[in-house]
Amino acid sequence: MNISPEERDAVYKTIFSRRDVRREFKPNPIPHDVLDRVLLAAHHAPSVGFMQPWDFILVSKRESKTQIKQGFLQAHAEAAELFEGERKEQYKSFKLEGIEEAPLGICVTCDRSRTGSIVLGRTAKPEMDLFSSVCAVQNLWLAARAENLGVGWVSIVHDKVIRDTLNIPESIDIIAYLCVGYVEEFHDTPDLERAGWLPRRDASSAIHYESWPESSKE
Ligand SMILES: Cc1cc2c(cc1C)N(C[C@H](O)[C@H](O)[C@H](O)COP(=O)(O)O)c1[nH]c(=O)[nH]c(=O)c1N2
Repeated sequence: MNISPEERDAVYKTIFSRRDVRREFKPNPIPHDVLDRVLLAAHHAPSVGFMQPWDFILVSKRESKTQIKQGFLQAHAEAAELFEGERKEQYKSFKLEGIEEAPLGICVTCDRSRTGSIVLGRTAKPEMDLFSSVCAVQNLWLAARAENLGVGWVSIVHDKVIRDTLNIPESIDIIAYLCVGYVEEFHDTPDLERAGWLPRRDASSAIHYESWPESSKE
């Protein structure tokens, strides 16, 4: 099956216009068929040894969101102390989550023992299963964008808060907590870029030929 030029353009449009969304969530619920498509796309991510280690916990209860938001506030306050001076003030001014505003939270997990202890492709690099669940996150994020749904990844929460709130056993790794919903707008550039936190690197500075560049070895 070949991808037509129009289909190719739609994929690139989706990739380049995907954003991490923390504000401007609309309360409209996500229709079941839309959510099903997004989750099916996530489930079709690549995975080491085809182990498909992910699960998706859908969170719509207000009490759960409130608990996770409390966890964010605590971790956010701790994080602010790690920055200094102007950087600290800038960090504190950012909106870094939409936990309560987004109609849906999705917790993506990784069951590292899903298909037994020896997994094809994980033998030399044990973290490959975690990376597989991250591939599912990326599929979800892009499929959501194609459905005009915003997604915001919130990692400023200790695992224990999410584990306790969603009853996730210790044997399961927590990969991501995502805030999902329709949004007022998708900005052209990342929030952190617009705020002057960091610029986007030139793609050419990340691409090297044949070996690690001499100049940045240290
Ligand atoms: C693993 C991981 C974890 C987080 C993020 C991303 C990823 C990949 N990002 C979003 C991040 O800030 C954002 O992706 C970049 O700033 C680039 O912006 P766009 O995603 O292109 O809009 C993110 N954003 C935020 O507001 N709070 C958060 O806790 C996190 N955590």
